[in-house]
Amino acid sequence: MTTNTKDPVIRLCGIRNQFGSHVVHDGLDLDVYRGEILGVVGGSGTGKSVLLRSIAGLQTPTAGEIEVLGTNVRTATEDQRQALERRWGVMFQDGALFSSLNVRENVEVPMRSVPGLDPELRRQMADLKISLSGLPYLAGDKFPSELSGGMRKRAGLARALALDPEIVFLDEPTAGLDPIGAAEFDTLTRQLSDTMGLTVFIVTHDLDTLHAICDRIAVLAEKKVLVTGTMAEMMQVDHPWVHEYFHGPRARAAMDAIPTKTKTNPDNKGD
Ligand SMILES: Nc1ncnc2c1ncn2[C@@H]1O[C@H](COP(=O)(O)OP(=O)(O)OP(=O)(O)O)[C@@H](O)[C@H]1O
Repeated sequence: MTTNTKDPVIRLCGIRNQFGSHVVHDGLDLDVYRGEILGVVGGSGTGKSVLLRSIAGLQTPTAGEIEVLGTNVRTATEDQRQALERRWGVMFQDGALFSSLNVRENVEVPMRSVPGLDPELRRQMADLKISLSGLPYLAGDKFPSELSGGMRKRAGLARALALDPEIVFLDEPTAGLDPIGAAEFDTLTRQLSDTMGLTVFIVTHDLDTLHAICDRIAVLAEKKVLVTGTMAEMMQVDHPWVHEYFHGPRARAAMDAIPTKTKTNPDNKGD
């Protein structure tokens, strides 16, 4: 691994997450590098969402250190945390939009934390993010209940991009989408990463997404990140769950459908 050429934007060290007597993570370590798309996979209940929530500051681990963009999340002051939170965006599975606000107003919500931002400029910036996310211009006036599931996800993405983040967290972005919609969302994610230099942390079960756009994959098992690497490296891992996941019938179908990643710059990526 050529660590000297990589810039870790997220560093997890010795993370423990525990609910009552239920230990979800224990001694979990992971680095995420600037500009990469990292796919996080693991069996149901292995703590993928808990991990995402821990990094994004939505829950506090029982133990361990989390450093994001050079700031230790545990020891950061409130001001430092707020500044940090403006540098990442989160897209939840169902978009997690406010139902009483239209799409544009939803996208404007994170922008309201920026002091002195002119309301007209805020509106224009929201429209730009809506368009970047592949929604038609008029979608800004629609309410979440008027949108399809795929459009809600794009609206959630637009909101995650509201503050021009350096990192976006996507929780199951293609779940519930038809195969064409899922492939379109994958392509959009890749394009955003390539053009904006975004680091993307994706929790997913979608093998097509892993094949199509992920530079690296992290497998959660046995309460930690069991292994990280490229798809090619995953194929070589000798662990029962990992082998079954990457060699099972669904994996073979995904491999046949998408022989190569749709990325534009394969240099300096992967372990
Ligand atoms: N707030 C909470 N209180 C108690 N237990 C929790 C809480 N949040 C998560 N858990 C438990 O932590 C474990 C991991 O949950 P998590 O949602 O992260 O799994 P996951 O890997 O994302 O699963 P899936 O693939 O099914 O979405 C589960 O057993 C869950 O019940």
